Amino acid sequence: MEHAPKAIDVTNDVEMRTFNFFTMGIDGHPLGLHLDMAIPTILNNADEEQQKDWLPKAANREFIATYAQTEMGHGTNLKKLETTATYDPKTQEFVLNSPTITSTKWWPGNLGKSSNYAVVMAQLYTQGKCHGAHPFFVQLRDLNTHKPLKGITVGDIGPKFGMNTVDNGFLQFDHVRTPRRSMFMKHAKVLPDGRYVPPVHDKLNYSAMVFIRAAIVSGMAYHLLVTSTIAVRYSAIRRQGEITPGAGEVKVLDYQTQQHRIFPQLARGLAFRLSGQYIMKLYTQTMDDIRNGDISAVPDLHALSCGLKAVTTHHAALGLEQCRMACGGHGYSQASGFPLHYSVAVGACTYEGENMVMLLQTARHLMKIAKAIRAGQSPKSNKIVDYLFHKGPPKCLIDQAYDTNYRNVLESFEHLARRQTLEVYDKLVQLQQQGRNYEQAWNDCAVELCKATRAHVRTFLARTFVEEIDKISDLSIKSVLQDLLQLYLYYEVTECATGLLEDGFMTGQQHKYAKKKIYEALEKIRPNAVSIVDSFDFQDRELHSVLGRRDGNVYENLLKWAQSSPLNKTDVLPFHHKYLGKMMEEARQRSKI
Ligand SMILES: CC/C=C\C/C=C\C/C=C\C/C=C\C/C=C\C/C=C\CC/C=C/C(=O)SCCNC(=O)CCNC(=O)[C@H](O)C(C)(C)COP(=O)(O)OP(=O)(O)OC[C@H]1O[C@@H](n2cnc3c(N)ncnc32)[C@H](O)[C@@H]1OP(=O)(O)O
Ligand SMILES: Cc1cc2nc3c(=O)[nH]c(=O)nc-3n(C[C@H](O)[C@H](O)[C@H](O)COP(=O)(O)OP(=O)(O)OC[C@H]3O[C@@H](n4cnc5c(N)ncnc54)[C@H](O)[C@@H]3O)c2cc1C
Repeated sequence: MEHAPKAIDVTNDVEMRTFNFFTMGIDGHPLGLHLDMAIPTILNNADEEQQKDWLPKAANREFIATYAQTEMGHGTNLKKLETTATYDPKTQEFVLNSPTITSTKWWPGNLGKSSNYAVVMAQLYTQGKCHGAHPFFVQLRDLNTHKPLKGITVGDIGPKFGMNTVDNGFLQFDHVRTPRRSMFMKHAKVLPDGRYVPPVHDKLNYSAMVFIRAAIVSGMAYHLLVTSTIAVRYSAIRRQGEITPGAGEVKVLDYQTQQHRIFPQLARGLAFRLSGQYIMKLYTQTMDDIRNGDISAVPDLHALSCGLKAVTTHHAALGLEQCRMACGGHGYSQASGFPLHYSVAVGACTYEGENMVMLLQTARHLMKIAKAIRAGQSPKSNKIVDYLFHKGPPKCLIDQAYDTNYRNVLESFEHLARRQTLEVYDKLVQLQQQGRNYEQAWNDCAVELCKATRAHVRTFLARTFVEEIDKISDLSIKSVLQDLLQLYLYYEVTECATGLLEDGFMTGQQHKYAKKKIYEALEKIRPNAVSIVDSFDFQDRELHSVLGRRDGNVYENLLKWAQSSPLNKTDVLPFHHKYLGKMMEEARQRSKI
């Protein structure tokens, strides 16, 4: 039996359990968008009167709403959404219309067959002027018959890469009239006579997206911890090959390559969990501030949520695939649960803002800071970005005898983020001095801009991980988590080694030191690995995996799982005699001739 130190209570909190709720689904459920986007939109974009009317009914599930923003022709570029909402002052109504095939709303979760309401993002026209995309709360189907209302065409978009229990749908409006007050009126308003009242910040209507981006960070932690659990447990029972000849087959978890493949995903899962808690607190605080008229934190929240969403989803996608591959052939079976978890998790690289676009949004924020630094301004006591203003050590110090609280490692990440940010800013300026316009220069720097964002987000993730582990008082838990922290930090050093070596900041010797610290951490984690994943206390039901069963009875249950396949209901299937049997009989007859 694997060594079992005290359980680690890392994820036994409410937020993490909400993601279990989603995956219980398993990959989403009819109320996914209702809970995740429609209700947050009502909370943050409906005025008091609208909240009084809509919120109790939404919370009580008297209707199911989705969030219908993306169109067949546009997902990223919201400025070019084509659905229109034109105000008619005579009747004090908006007329919703889908003018082109590409304006068809396409992708919204639960739109196809479940929802009877939708938050609809449409270009708002009043008094002959377009004021950009605004949200409207629109009824789509009759609450009794569930039939689409007049002028509305709605349906499911068909099978997808995954999440096929979610009825992502399409939606077209043919001059559908909706009351003036169906426009969310907390921020922007249209008065009865058609006058438009602008919001204090023109992106406050985007808050539902920000919420999901923030939620995705913990969601990716959840996916990584679930799949690491499956991979660790299976690797602790799977015996294959010998290390010492004649000593008998070993658990594949004893191979260093197996540890190097799985344990960093475990460490990243914890890192993302801790940053996920941070960004969700920042979201909640910022929404409270907005309610009190303070929008100062909006840009920080946008920049950090975009960057974290892009980085954590990308690494989760890669990490889940590593966990799958670490489980050999059985990892490729649906019985493993990996196809299900992977196909749900990778959707988050695309939805809620495609990752490249999100990285570039954060880069916009970094370029503003770079401009301030180059102008000699001092930092504005913002803990997320202040380090960019500071001058760190000229050389990497990660191999110094004592690195209290990994200060030297963090300063290496800060150095890379600072250098990458300032260098790409300088290039942006140089290209414009050479005659390119800003937009062209921006596009010509886009890859380096994305690298600056990744380096900045890595710094944030690492610092948050160090700070949160430092707060733990239970020494037995702390020592186990510090092994994972050590692995995470030095693994990240090797992941960004090119950037650290490129300007001579880090030496090849120090890179070797980082690798040594990784192998050391792998060894320390190995005896606790099963206990660490057991401490997450995932139910077998949510793991959806024969390989990851808590009781470890994989082989008996793998056979049972296979035998339960419909294909095995009878020994001989009808198709045999109809096709293969007939083919072979004819072949035998022919060979007798
Ligand atoms: C269904 C799934 C079920 C189960 C899941 C299973 C398990 C759970 C595990 C993982 C998932 C975890 C949690 C989520 C759970 C489930 C998922 C539920 C639902 C998800 C379904 C998906 C929904 C969607 O995809 S909704 C549509 C999303 N679409 C987008 O994100 C569009 C992206 N594009 C944009 O946001 C914008 O176009 C833009 C790229 C930001 C550009 O903005 P814009 O066009 O206005 O113009 P500019 O670039 O010029 O920006 C101007 C200016 O504004 C600032 N700005 C932009 N946006 C914001 C913002 N949101 N807040 C604040 N400020 C903003 C920008 O910085 C510029 O400022 P400066 O000029 O000063 O730089
Ligand atoms: C599983 C799933 C669920 C979804 N659920 C919903 C939902 O509930 N509601 C909803 O409204 N939408 C939903 N969406 C749609 C999702 O938000 C969009 O797919 C996403 O915003 C990307 O837009 P797009 O698909 O039009 O891709 P595009 O915007 O066309 O992008 C295509 C490619 O071009 C690149 N690109 C685009 N613009 C730029 C740029 N400015 N700079 C650099 N590269 C760029 C992108 O990086 C991307 O790789 C869902 C999508 C998926 C996959």
